Amino acid sequence: MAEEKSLFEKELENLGITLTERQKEQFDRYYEMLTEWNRVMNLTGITDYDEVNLKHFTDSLTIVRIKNVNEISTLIDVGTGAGFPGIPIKIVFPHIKVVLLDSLNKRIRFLNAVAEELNLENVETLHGRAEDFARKKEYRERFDLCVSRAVANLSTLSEYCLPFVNKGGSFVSYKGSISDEELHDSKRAVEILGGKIVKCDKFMLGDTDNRRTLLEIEKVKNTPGKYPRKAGVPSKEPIM
Ligand SMILES: C[S@@+](CC[C@H](N)C(=O)[O-])C[C@H]1O[C@@H](n2cnc3c(N)ncnc32)[C@H](O)[C@@H]1O
Repeated sequence: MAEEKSLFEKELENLGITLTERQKEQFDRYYEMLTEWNRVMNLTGITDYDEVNLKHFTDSLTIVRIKNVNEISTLIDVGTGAGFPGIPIKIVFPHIKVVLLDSLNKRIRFLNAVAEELNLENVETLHGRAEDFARKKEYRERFDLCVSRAVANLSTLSEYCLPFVNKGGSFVSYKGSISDEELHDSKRAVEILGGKIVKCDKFMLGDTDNRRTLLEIEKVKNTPGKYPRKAGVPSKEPIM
């Protein structure tokens, strides 16, 4: 008799994703490691199994609603924390070369352990600030896709993220709800940095009243060399 599908598998099915046995094991092991490491460092406030599956794993994968991820070769996750959304995307789309960037070294140590334990190949972790890495030749305008969840307001985030993206690529910001004011305040920054807002997908996650928004900004021009400004400036003085 066929085994009954878990809640997680059903949610992913709604996104058109069917997990292999190996991927199911990888997600379960990732959950266990989050639980173990969370006892000694602050990785996530969400700890319940079904909640992690929905609010971290499924949420990370909602990008398939707006992007054909099969066409992506290189991805950077800016302010990845415990690996969201970068690691779930890597598990389901192993062909992508994924760079995980965070300014907190203990989170980078956790991510290195996860990549090793889950046998994830072509994962690079970077410890430091987006403003510094985006100025380095080997990372600047080198990615098909930049993703970021819960890191900063859209103006600041655009300055962190757009410099990493190839012309023709995209930056996707994962948010709860986004106010008209935040959208309005980011317009000038997005344009100056070479971007254009092309999609704003608002939806509810699962059967909850958990409002989510995916905002896609396409890179239509190269980012001027003076951006990003020095570390700390984009958050203190966002481009308005
Ligand atoms: C609220 S957490 C979100 C983590 C993860 N993206 C998630 O959704 O669970 C924000 C993360 O962004 C990192 N961060 C904030 N500013 C950054 C910057 N300028 N460069 C790199 N990482 C940054 C923090 O260290 C933190 O881990």
